[in-house]
Order: sequence, then structure tokens, then C-alpha cells
Amino acid sequence: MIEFINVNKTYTNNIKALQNINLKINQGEFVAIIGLSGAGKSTLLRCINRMHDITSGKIMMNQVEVNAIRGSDVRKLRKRVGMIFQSFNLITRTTVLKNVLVSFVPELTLWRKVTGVFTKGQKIKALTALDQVGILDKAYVRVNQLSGGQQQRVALARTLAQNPEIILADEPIASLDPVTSRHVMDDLKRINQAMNISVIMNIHHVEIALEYANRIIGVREGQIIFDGNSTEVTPVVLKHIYGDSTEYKVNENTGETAYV
Ligand SMILES: Nc1ncnc2c1ncn2[C@@H]1O[C@H](COP(=O)(O)OP(=O)(O)OP(=O)(O)O)[C@@H](O)[C@H]1O
Repeated sequence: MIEFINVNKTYTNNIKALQNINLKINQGEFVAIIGLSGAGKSTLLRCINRMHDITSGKIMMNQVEVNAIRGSDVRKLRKRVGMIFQSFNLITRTTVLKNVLVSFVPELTLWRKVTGVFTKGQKIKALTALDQVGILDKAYVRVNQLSGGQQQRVALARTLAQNPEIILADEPIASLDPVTSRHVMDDLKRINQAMNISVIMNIHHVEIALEYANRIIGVREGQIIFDGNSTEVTPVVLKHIYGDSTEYKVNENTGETAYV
């Protein structure tokens, strides 16, 4: 379980990105964090794996106080909490397999680091992860020869190879077309359900968030202003989260919602 207890984050420029966040996320949940640009979604997500440090309060992951750990404990935390990004963060000029193996570098002995020789067990884990996201046949293809959706799957495999308890996904489909976006979302949902890995995602596509996530957290100006089941997200709730923003529109005739 992840728990935020009275968490605040103020950046050095004095922007209060998170204000008094209290939140519990149980193992195996699929959570989408939604809200306007600048609302604090990325900051919220990135405090969980210590990409950002909080200013006050506490973040607990099971028995570990995330904001109190240092050095090798942070590395251990990042093994338990995988992350994928909008821009995939891959080394595009090398193979898919090597990109997945990169996740094992911190575990290598010095001579293996120097020689770049991974263990048989690591190679098996990497190939298994590629199989889990359906791109085992691409293992020896260079990443720059893959589509965006395939690249996001490589990133997902790199995370899965570490056997994480949680996957943080920061706008994972923002740069993908609608069809490919659904493939990536399907992968995440399958992994969430079959492996009981929690998925916590920032996403601007509200329709997709409602379709795939079980729980929606609405953030506005650094505060959680909605936290509930995706079935409880009505047009009124969306208006509360997005205000009269042009980023999100409700069709008054059909009640359908659309991101614009
Ligand atoms: N490194 C930083 N230094 C200073 N201010 C920052 C930093 N990162 C974010 N902010 C500010 O903190 C606030 C929250 O930003 P954050 O990136 O968490 O929002 P977001 O909801 O994820 O936005 P987007 O949807 O555009 O990614 C914004 O006002 C932003 O300008």
C-alpha cells in the first residue's frame, strides 16, 4: 500500500505543486490521475519514486518511509516502483533486448559492468518480459526501427523485468495514435490484472482513463478534489476538476465527454 500523509511539495520557485495530500492506494489498484496542465499530476506521481522530494508530510510504501530513505535504499525503491514515460526514455540506437537489460546494470558486479556481460538469469528475465508485452520477436531489432507503440512496450518490458509492485505511468499514451494508445492501455490493464501490479497513471485522455482505471483521482491546483470510482465520474465532477477549461467538453445533448 502507498499512503500519502499530509504531503506538501513546494518547488524552489515557491510554486505549491502539492498541498496537503492524503491518499491511500492499495496493492493491485489501477488509478488514473486527471486534471489540467500544471495541476500537480506529475509531481504527485514522481514523489512516489523519489524523482521529486516532498517538502513536508510523509509518503509510506508498505513499511518504508519513502521520503526518509537514502542511497542504495532509493535504488531498491525504484526497483519496486517501475516507471514509464511519454517519451519512452529508450536508447534508440541499440536493440530492444539491450534496452531491457539496461534495467539490470545497477545489479551487475564491477567486471560485468565493464564488460557489459549480463547473466543468463537476467537475459531470461528480459526475454520473458518482452514476451509478456508481445514483442519477443523484436528482441534483436534496433529500437529506432519500431513504432511508438512498440517502443512504449519496450519501456514497459524494461520495467516488468524488475518484477515491480507498482508501475507509475506518466502520460504513457500522450504521443501515440488512438489505436496504438489502446494497445498500450490493454497491456497495462492485463499486467495489472494478471500480475496484481498496481498501475498509477497521469493521463489527459479522460475517456480512456474512465474506461481503463478503476479509480480516478482529480487534481486541481495541487489538491485532490475528487477521489472515487470511475463510475462515479459525472459531467459535474469533470467540470469541478477542469472548470470551464477548453481542455475538456461535455456534450450537453448526449452527455458524452470529450477531450478537445
Ligand atoms: N521542477 C520544477 N520547478 C519548479 N516548478 C515546477 C517544476 N515542476 C513543476 N513545476 C510547477 O509545479 C506545478 C505542477 O506541475 P506538474 O508538472 O506536477 O503538473 P501536471 O499536472 O503534471 O502538468 P502537465 O499535465 O502539464 O504535465 C506547475 O505550476 C509547474 O509549473
